[in-house]
Amino acid sequence: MSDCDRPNLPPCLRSFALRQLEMQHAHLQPPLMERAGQAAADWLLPRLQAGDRLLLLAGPGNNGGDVLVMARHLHQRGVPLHLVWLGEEARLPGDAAAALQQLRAAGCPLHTSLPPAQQWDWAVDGLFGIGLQRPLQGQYAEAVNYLHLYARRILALDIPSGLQADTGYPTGPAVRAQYTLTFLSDKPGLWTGAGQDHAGEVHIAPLLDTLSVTDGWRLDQLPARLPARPHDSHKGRFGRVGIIGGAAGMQGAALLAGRAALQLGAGRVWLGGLSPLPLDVSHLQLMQQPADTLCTQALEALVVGPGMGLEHAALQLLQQSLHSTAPLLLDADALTLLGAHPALHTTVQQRPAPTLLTPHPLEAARLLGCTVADIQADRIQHALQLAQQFKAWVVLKGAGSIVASPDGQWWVNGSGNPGLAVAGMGDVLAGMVAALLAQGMAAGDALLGAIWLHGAAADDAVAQQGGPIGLSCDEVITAARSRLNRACY
Ligand SMILES: NC(=O)C1=CN([C@@H]2O[C@H](COP(=O)(O)OP(=O)(O)OC[C@H]3O[C@@H](n4cnc5c(N)ncnc54)[C@H](OP(=O)(O)O)[C@@H]3O)[C@@H](O)[C@H]2O)[C@@H](O)CC1
Ligand SMILES: [K+]
Repeated sequence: MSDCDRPNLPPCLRSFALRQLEMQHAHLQPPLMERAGQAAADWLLPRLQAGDRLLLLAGPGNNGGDVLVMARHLHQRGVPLHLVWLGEEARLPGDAAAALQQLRAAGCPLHTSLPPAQQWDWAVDGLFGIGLQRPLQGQYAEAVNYLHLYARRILALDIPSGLQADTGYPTGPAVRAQYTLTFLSDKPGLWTGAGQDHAGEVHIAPLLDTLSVTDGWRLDQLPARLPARPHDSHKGRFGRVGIIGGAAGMQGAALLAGRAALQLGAGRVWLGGLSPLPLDVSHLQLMQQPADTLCTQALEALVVGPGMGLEHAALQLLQQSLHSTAPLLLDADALTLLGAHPALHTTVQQRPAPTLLTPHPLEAARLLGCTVADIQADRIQHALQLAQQFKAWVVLKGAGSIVASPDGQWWVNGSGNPGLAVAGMGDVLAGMVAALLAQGMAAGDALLGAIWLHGAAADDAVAQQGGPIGLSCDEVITAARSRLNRACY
């Protein structure tokens, strides 16, 4: 499979692309809003139990229109419900105005203020969707608060109200739903940043048979498989990995990257320490070389950065590594050094072999000369900017990691959990990418594959332990090995 051709991943569209779709299908019959409202009613009906108390909240725009359609369908099927519409008739967009008329014609009761305090088994949040322009205030902020206080389960339509569909960050008060039913396609804001904390379990109602617009994808599986290993194999077939890092006090970072590379299948792994590295007695097959020789040695993957420190020797090694003919992954301190030495940027851009950058938001901010808040305010845009600027494959780490390719494509990762937010997990990821490169995957496939595996492995380990507290690097490595084998065999 080429780096550009990933038909099996769910498409993920930002608002501009959704608006294009909306325009292309403006005259569709039945209209998109009718399909959305019907899909929402179809989703909820089988989940309702006799006697459940159901509240529906509709906002002033088309997200509210979806709820009006949903309410009509539920009412026509005899479901008791309490519908609140917080809009102005004179300002309703066309489709939502039609939905209001049809609702009235169907005789479904409509309220225009929140009910007194009482418990609801289900509440549907249709206040705002992708048309959110500013922080929720007044009656809309009160409605969000009401939902959190009185609804046992919240179903958000399209996107939890108050959350930005493109960035995954709230503009102000924002719904925290248990479920989100999103229309037409997946949306990055449901996965990246704070998105998963607001969206809950995401379900997609495609509404159309095919999507005529593309933007990005959600990573929900390994995008490429490794070929089955022939019986007649030897270690030379599975690649050579070099790892430069491990300055005094941070030797563990290099060792963790090395362990991950070995256990994910690399044939041979050499560590090049900036300080003397201890023997890893549980992984005696980890070899060592002087760090500078790894820069000129023939390798299938060279990782530079884990625990490397910021001393002059580290900078010198970074400079040498940029001339390596191997695919080069720059992580951690190598990224901080790169951010501090713009003179090196051109050398990175001009590398003939692939370069992969794995910054967390602070490292990304250093590379781009901006703040973490700037990066987080638009993670996709900044990942794309880094990829273009350095002509590199980039993963911007953090909840819902964003992968960007040098030719302007992006993916949001759907796997992973807060257990990964501990020291050492980045080193493990770097080693995993190197292992997939060493076994012959193209740069993009190796990066996407490792990002997904790393998260999926953490999800497996957390499911086994019952929660994310104290997740260890070795657990993630072992679970990732198991996932990789199961995906390929
Ligand atoms: N795309 C598609 O193809 C399909 C889209 N569909 C649905 O439509 C949704 C998008 O609809 P939408 O564009 O009408 O936006 P929506 O989110 O309802 O809100 C806009 C309204 O809110 C207002 N407003 C904004 N922020 C505000 C605030 N903080 N506080 C107060 N007011 C605020 C804004 O008014 P204004 O800014 O002009 O004051 C405007 O009146 C989409 O998410 C999906 O559910 C489906 O039917 C299927 C197909
Ligand atoms: K909503």
